[in-house]
Amino acid sequence: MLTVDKLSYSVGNKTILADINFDLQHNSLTCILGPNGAGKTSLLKQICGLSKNKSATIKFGDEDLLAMTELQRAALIAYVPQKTSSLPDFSVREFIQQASYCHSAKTLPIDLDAILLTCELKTIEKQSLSTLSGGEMQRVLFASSLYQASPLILLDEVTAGLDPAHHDSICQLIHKTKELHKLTYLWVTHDINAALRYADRILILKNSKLIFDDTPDALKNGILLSEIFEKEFKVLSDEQGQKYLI
Ligand SMILES: Nc1ncnc2c1ncn2[C@@H]1O[C@H](COP(=O)(O)OP(=O)(O)OP(=O)(O)O)[C@@H](O)[C@H]1O
Repeated sequence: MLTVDKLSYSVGNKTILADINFDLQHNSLTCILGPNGAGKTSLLKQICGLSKNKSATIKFGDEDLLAMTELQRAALIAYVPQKTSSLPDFSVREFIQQASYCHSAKTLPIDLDAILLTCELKTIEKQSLSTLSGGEMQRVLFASSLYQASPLILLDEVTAGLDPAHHDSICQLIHKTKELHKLTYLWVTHDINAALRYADRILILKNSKLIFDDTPDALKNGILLSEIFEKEFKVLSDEQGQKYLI
């Protein structure tokens, strides 16, 4: 579905991404892990065209993503950023509603009330964005990405700062919506256990390079992760045999 070919990106003489190559299968959940400053956010921004790069080839199917207009790209890719700059002071409902701008009203496949309910935002739908807590804002941004109804969703640390219950509910929502709406997710996270549990595939960036591209199973003994993150991981199992790294 998405092909990233020979993607390199530098600012001045600083290399931020070096010769990145991978593709994403339709209806898959791929997590991107890696130390701080590895280039994860920069990679998502490159894919959704937020920072320009004439040398890379990024294709959606057979189409060149970087040659598309923003509106055309938005119909294909939704992006939930790690940081939001100041947003206009809409209510939660008004803000999410605007995510559908890239579709004509007739083709809108998802009901807004259903999304508000699923993302536990119904009770605060009239509240203005400026009054939301950090975790509520995260859920609003995630809900917007669902309402945008684009087949590929890029998530940048969408569960960071959520309490344990909302963290689990967003992880499960990602998993559930992937199945239900046949979505494809590319999810940058520092939550290694969520990646091991939910991802079909894991990419690891370190020092601007893609150094790992495989299934979560290859990481579950913690050995490779210990090397990559320069920290010792211990492996625990719960009663169902689900493995966790601490
Ligand atoms: N426009 C820019 N100018 C200069 N340096 C930049 C620019 N954009 C990103 N960088 C640098 O590129 C590196 C990668 O940044 P990026 O935000 O992609 O990292 P990351 O892997 O997402 O990190 P984190 O896990 O901390 O969020 C960092 O060292 C950052 O300072």
